[in-house]
Amino acid sequence: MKTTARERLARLFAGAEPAGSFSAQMTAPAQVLELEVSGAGRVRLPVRAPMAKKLIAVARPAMFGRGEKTLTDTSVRDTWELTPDQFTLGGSGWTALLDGVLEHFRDELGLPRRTRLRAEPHSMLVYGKGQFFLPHQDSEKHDAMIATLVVSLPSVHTGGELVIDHAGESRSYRASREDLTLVAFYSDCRHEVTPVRSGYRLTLTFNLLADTGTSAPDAGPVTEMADCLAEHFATPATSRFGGRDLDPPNRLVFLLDHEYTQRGLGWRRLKGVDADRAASLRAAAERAGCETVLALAEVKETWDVEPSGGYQWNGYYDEDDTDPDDYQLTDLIDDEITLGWWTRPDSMGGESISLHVRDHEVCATTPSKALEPYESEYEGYMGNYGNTLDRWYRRAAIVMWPRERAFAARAEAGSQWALHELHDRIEAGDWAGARAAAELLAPFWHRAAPQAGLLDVLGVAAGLRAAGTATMLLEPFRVETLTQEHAAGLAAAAGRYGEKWTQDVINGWFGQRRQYGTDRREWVEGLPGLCEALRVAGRPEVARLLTAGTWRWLHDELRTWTATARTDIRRPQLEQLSSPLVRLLDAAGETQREEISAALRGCADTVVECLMPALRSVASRRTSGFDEIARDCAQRLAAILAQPQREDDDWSIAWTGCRCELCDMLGTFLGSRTQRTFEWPLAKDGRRHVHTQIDSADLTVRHQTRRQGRPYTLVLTKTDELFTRAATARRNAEADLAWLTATWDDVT
Ligand SMILES: O=C(O)CCC(=O)C(=O)O
Ligand SMILES: [Fe+2]
Repeated sequence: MKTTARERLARLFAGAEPAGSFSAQMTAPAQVLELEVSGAGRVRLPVRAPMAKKLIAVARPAMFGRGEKTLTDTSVRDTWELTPDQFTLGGSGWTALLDGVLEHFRDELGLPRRTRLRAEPHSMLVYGKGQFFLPHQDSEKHDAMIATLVVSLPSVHTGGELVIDHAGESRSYRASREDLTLVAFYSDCRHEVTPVRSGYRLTLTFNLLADTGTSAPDAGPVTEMADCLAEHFATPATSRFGGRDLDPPNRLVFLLDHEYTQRGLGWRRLKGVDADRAASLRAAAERAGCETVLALAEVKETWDVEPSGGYQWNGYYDEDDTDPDDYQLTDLIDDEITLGWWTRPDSMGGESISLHVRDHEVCATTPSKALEPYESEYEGYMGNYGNTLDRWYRRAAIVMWPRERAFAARAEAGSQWALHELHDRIEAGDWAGARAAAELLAPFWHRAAPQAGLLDVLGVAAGLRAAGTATMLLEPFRVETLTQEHAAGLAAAAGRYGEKWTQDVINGWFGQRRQYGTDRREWVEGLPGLCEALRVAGRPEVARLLTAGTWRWLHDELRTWTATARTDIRRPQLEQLSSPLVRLLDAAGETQREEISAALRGCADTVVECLMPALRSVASRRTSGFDEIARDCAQRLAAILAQPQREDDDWSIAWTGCRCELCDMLGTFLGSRTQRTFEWPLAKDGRRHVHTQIDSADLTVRHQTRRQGRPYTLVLTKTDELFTRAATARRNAEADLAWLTATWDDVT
């Protein structure tokens, strides 16, 4: 197979550059440092035990950050800490030494020569016997922070090694007894301090900040890279599994080697090899007419694996025993790359996006498998594949696209920026241009839109003056996204395109339903505010469309749940619909309220289980729209209570099933006033049907199978619950009616 342009591009970097290191060490004579600690005085080097104890006396237990929080937890970090305000670093030699040290580390870490490093004191640490710091990554406390510098003071101790990991490589540093030992490492490296076994270990830690300055790449390879880019964007892609050619790719995603936080991702803060590669790629992109941004990617790889010791087939693998490290990766089965964030083209900050990147758009000099995954999961035997291992990585990337395809490339990721561009064109009166650009979104908009946010989309849709394109832009949303802040935009769009258009869009939004109703119920809570805002914006008809759509949904729900026989399922569902009903009536206009009341009168009696909680919640404010509902409830309850009470010897249960022979038989038994048990020899299928019927109707009948003879016998027994249920229902109805009569005037 011919090597693709992106493969050639990735190889151009391999081995071609001065490989910077992720950590580096140097020593310096101790005399240059004059260290003064308030409360402990001048610290003489090497540090001896009495001084270490004095320092501990003025220190506090060290904290460590986890996410947003700062915690003390001696199971993670056990050391004494002094803050920078407690010590001063001086001496004529120190400043000069530090300058040299920083240049040395800049070169060793492979940063461009133009970068200027600065060291900001972070803390002084004292580790006594048994103290340590578990593996962790330093948080980048400062926007320009790129690395950490640890200066170990000379002292006699054993243990307390500084161990630094990066991309599967681990380095261990020990402090000298006489000299200062300086170690610098990139912020994305995990590192730890192993427990001190004897003596004291003392360090000064510094944040290393990179001051700006861009590096100029060598001219040579840039031309070649630019050629690769031009070819990549002009050549139809082929998918990994062969098959027909696809369109030329819309982007190229070049994966970087170091890790970056969202805050730390910037052209001027790239680390080691990344900095050089980025400089070259940007120059090449410029030449090839491409735009470049930095992005954060989530990579998931699925590998076919073999146990490290070769196969020892014992019929199965015990999954609990498997350690992902005990496997050798053989074949890459699948990889998925998703971009979640990227910088803006003007480098002013960035934005959240969501973009699935296809494999023919990805290029990397260092494959992910050479890096440390942040999570691994052994999947065990997977059908066609052998045993598989999933691995997840977080990587940064440079993303490039031809300048003329920038709009679509950004919009596909759900970029706000793309919408702003449309917005700007509309503002400038370039409707034709805006429309043509918006049409480019059609193929992927249903995927990208939710990321873009309804607010901006509404603005653009209203401004386009093209009803069809506006519909396409708004279609992917769901009504649950709509809040009061959208009222003005929606009103504007409705004003521009008319009621029929608005009705189609809104009905579409109601149709886009999730499986469960919870988010719609929550959404209805905000409906009165939204409708009010629409009326204020001069669009009462849009408010009406929303309340009408809500009622269609609610009425459907009521029909479903009121017809559910099982009380334990029906009652909570109907109760949960009471609040949406109240809010809907609050939001609706007079006529609509009357229509809703009328429709409620047509619901089955169980609707009372929704209406009563609704009435209770509005009792204190006595909203006029509810009188009619209160009257209806009172009538239903009175009718229920007017029915004669079940007599003590009346065991009849009114029921009709599916009208099959078995159901008829069951119905006859149930309907009998006197017959309490029924022994029914019945084969398996028949028994199952009867079990199901009894359970789904929640009948007060015990049903057991006596496993004797052929066929077995189904034993049905009516239970006392028949009477307790009737009594409870009556008591509830009485209580509800009493409350209604006391609270609402003229309900009866
Ligand atoms: O004491 C050291 O060597 C390192 C301390 C450290 O990792 C930290 O403070 O984050
Ligand atoms: Fe650290």
